[in-house]
This record gives sequence, C-alpha cells and structure tokens, in this order.
Amino acid sequence: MQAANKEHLYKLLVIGDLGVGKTSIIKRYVHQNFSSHYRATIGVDFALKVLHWDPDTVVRLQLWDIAGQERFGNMTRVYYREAMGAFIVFDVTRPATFEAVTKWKNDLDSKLSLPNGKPVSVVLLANKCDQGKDVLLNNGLKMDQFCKEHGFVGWFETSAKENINIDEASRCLVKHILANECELMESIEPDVVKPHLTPPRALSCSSCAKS
Ligand SMILES: Nc1nc2c(ncn2[C@@H]2O[C@H](COP(=O)(O)OP(=O)(O)OP(=O)(O)O)[C@@H](O)[C@H]2O)c(=O)[nH]1
Ligand SMILES: [Mg+2]
Repeated sequence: MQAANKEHLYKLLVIGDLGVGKTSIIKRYVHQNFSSHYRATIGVDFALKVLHWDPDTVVRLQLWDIAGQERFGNMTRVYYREAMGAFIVFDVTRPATFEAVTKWKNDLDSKLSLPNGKPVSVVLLANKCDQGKDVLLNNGLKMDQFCKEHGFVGWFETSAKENINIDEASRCLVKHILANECELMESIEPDVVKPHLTPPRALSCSSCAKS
C-alpha cells in the first residue's frame, strides 16, 4: 500500500461522570472487547487508535481516558492541554449523569480552546443505550436542541457492550477536527511560513482539498 502522504496526530479527551462507560467505550473502540466488570479509572489512562482516513491520510488518535472522579478538579486543566477534541459521555440509565454534561462542557470550554480562540469540537455520547432509554425518552427530541445550545457538534446513542455507534461518533468528531485544523491553517498568512511549521505540503488537509 502506498505510504500515506498526510499524517495527523490528535489528542482526544473522553470525559464524563463516574461509571458512564468512558473506559469501556475506549476498550471497545481500540481493542474490540467489553467487560461488565467495573474498575474505576484513577487519574488518566491512554490509548492509541490509528485510522486510515482515506487512501493518502492516516489519523492517529491519542485517547485520554480521564477518571470521572477527577470531576472538574484542578487536574483537568493539565489533562486538557493541547487536546483537539473531546467526547463527553453520560449514562442513559442515570439522569444525574446527563445533568453533569453541561458542567463537564463548561469546565472544558473554560480551560481549553483552539489557537484561534474557538472551542474544540465535542461530541456527546448517550451511552448504555442497550439498557433502555429513560433519559433519552424524556429528552430524545430535545437532544438536537440541547446540542445546539451547548455547542456540541453532534450526539450519538452508543453502547460499548453491543458496539453501537462508536465508530460513527469518532468519524463525526475527526471530521470536525480536520475542518477546524484546515480553518486554522488558512488563518496562518500563507506567505509567512513560521520556522516551526513543517514543509508546505503538510499545510493542506483533506477537508480543505474537498471543499
Ligand atoms: N450495559 C452496558 N454497560 C456498560 C456500557 N459501558 C460501560 N458499561 C458498564 O458500566 C460500568 C462502568 O464502565 P467504565 O467504562 O469503567 O466507566 P468509566 O466512565 O470509565 O468510569 P470511571 O473510570 O470511574 O470514570 C462497567 O461495569 C461497564 O461494564 C454499555 O454500553 N452498556
Ligand atoms: Mg474509566
């Protein structure tokens, strides 16, 4: 296979309350397995997922699995640094974890933004949808409105247990990150190549090429 000529590496955050399924979603996405045994994450765990985005683009995702117990503490600023996007996860069987979504989003937006000052792209995950949709049934129709009001680029009902919508949610987030990166690149004056920038060919990105 011809070597990809565009490589991207993005740090992604996975945040949300205790026990909503952050670690399980990452385990399903990266290792294709699931365990019903709950072992709370301490601090932060890491995982790497490589996507062959298109024939000449490879996207490497560095996933930061942040413990729910970190709950907008002062460590989150350290964990959030230089991330390009995030998943905020709640548990559809526990309404309180949905209430916490706005707190996580506000914490993220108060501590992290893109170099142009815009908020990073965030996709909302309504996890454990294999276990019923209590929260969604009450809010299902309003989820699109909720996402618009709180600045989420999309939302998905997911299940780490049944492997539902996790790939789709990741593609949605990466698509928005690529578009953001393109906008950032375009905002850099084309005739002023800053010394730390890599050679011009890396300045283009697939979504720009498509636009
Ligand atoms: N039925 C079902 N159970 C799930 C799903 N995702 C996670 N679980 C279970 O929920 C519990 C918590 O999952 P974790 O992935 O450890 O949750 P977490 O968000 O990483 O929790 P912290 O690390 O404490 O923040 C475990 O018992 C999982 O098996 C799912 O999609 N469906
Ligand atoms: Mg965990």
